[in-house]
Amino acid sequence: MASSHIAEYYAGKSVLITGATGFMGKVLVEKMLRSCPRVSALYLLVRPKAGQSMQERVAAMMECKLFDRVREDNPDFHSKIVPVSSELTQPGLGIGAADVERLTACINIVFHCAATIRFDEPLKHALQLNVIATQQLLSLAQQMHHLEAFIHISTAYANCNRRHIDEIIYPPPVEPKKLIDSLEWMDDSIVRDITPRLIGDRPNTYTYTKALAECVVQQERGKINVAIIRPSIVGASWQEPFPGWIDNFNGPSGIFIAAGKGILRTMRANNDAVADLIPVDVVINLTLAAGWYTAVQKPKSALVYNCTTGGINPFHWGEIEHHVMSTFKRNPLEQAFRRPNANITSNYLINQYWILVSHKFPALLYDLFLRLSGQKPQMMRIFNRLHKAIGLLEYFSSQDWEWNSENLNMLMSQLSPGDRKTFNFDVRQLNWPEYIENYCIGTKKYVLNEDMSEIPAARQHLRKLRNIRYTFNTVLLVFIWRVFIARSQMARNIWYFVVSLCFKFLSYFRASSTLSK
Ligand SMILES: CCCCCCCCCCCCCCCCCCCC(=O)SCCNC(=O)CCNC(=O)[C@H](O)C(C)(C)COP(=O)(O)OP(=O)(O)OC[C@H]1O[C@@H](n2cnc3c(N)ncnc32)[C@H](O)[C@@H]1OP(=O)(O)O
Ligand SMILES: NC(=O)C1=CN([C@@H]2O[C@H](COP(=O)(O)OP(=O)(O)OC[C@H]3O[C@@H](n4cnc5c(N)ncnc54)[C@H](OP(=O)(O)O)[C@@H]3O)[C@@H](O)[C@H]2O)C=CC1
Repeated sequence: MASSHIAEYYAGKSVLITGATGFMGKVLVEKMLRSCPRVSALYLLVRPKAGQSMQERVAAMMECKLFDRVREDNPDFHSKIVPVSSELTQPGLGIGAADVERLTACINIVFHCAATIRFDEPLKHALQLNVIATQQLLSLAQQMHHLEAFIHISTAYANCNRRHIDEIIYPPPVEPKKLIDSLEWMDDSIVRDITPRLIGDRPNTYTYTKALAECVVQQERGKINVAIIRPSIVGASWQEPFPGWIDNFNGPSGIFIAAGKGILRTMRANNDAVADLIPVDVVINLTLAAGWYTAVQKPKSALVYNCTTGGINPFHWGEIEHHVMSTFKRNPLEQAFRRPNANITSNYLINQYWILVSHKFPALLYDLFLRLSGQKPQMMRIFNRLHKAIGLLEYFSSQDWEWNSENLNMLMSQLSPGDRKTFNFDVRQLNWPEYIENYCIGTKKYVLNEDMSEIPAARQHLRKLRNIRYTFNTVLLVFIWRVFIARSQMARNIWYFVVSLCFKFLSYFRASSTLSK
């Protein structure tokens, strides 16, 4: 491995990570273990969940394919991981006194990734996790004797009510402390009623509370060296630990899968708007580099890094649609509902028309078929959920934003040639068609756990669906002919007129092509 200032910096350090069981947290843990092998220990704040203890959860996480490369390099990598029981919504983050003592004595760097990223989260809960937990973590950080840097993961859409977003912390929509105090005594139904007024021109409680969290970081940092990372729409990995790693349905991934399965046929999005996807490994490389820079250079103010692609290497939703469809036609998903054929449109009425014709009508027919064959209808329910999800995402796929990336460029210029390779966050080199292809294949392999060797069978299934469609269209045509054409003289005349016109055109083209030979 080329010499790395970043890896050298992390050597012997104790690192605290929140949200380590999440999508980005896992990639952060993996990258630290692989590229900073001399790190002393990774303390992961984890809660028990779904009947699993925190130890079981961490053990299961490290079994995941994502860790294959680390496992190869160092089979004993588990020894660096220290799970710490924590429920971030509890007072004191639910960390026991002995653990608090241990953490305050040894932690050198904090990476705060945990958050609720749901767009429909009730405001009280989003505030509790995204804002109050951040406040409490900072207060814990204040007690750490050897803390060198605190890195907070925000989102590029925290200020999505603005068109142009600089790398600064904007004034909050409301003073966070005032909101926390007010919501404390309100019951849930009142909070639900006033939420739209509070979030104002932001689309959801997620972006609203992430904006407040940035402000809390600014207000409560005291003397801590702080940096804020603002990724845009985080997608599958580009290069590391291998291309296409993804493990969830969030953001575009669920949309790609629904389109690949032939369920999603239409969605409102602007073909020409920039699709600001950012690969997860890029975000993590930048995060680690920012941790190093913040600890070593100790910038006076909290530096914000917009981690986006649109201003550097733009790609558009229309292009994404094309490459997603092309990939899934060549590498079909198993048991597709219909052949993949999705289109995006910015026109509300056209979208509604296609929802009716291509979503609701086939769902009704299929549910009818399920009922008649004694099974439980399910397609309409799936479409209702899909419509809810795309309704929440459309805000982001229908507009453009412009992010400044001066701090990101500055940081890149500070890296040694070795670090620029090992912790690469230069998205100018990103080849979008190749990335989208790997992303789609990643959803197939790692989200849906489908085997690539089953692709011939999946293709065969698509051919079967095509034949069903041809048969269905033919039957429909004959039916229409029988019902309407055969019963009305005028319809028959129109029909014969159209057919004879077609014949005339055909004979004209045949004659002109014979003459030209
Ligand atoms: C036309 C084809 C070509 C495509 C081109 C155009 C594509 C346009 C895509 C536009 C995407 C824009 C994305 C913008 C996002 C930017 C926002 C800023 C980025 C961030 O900072 S945070 C990350 C973004 N956060 C999210 O994406 C979370 C959004 N999700 C939610 O809020 C909730 O999941 C949702 C959608 C309200 C659904 O809630 P609910 O009904 O309660 O379902 P669950 O979450 O409990 O999930 C149940 C079950 O379903 C799976 N699931 C979740 N989402 C989807 C989905 N979209 N499609 C399919 N399946 C989905 C989930 O994993 C659960 O499965 P289980 O097996 O665990 O039960
Ligand atoms: N994904 C994206 O597109 C983007 C994400 N971001 C930001 O990146 C960060 C990570 O996002 P991502 O990895 O995608 O999110 P995930 O939803 O995958 O992970 C969230 C993490 O937070 C943890 N967490 C949630 N609630 C609690 C709780 N009450 N107590 C303890 N831990 C909790 C989860 O733990 P558990 O496993 O126990 O639920 C999980 O580890 C977030 O701050 C998000 O705002 C920013 C831009 C885009």
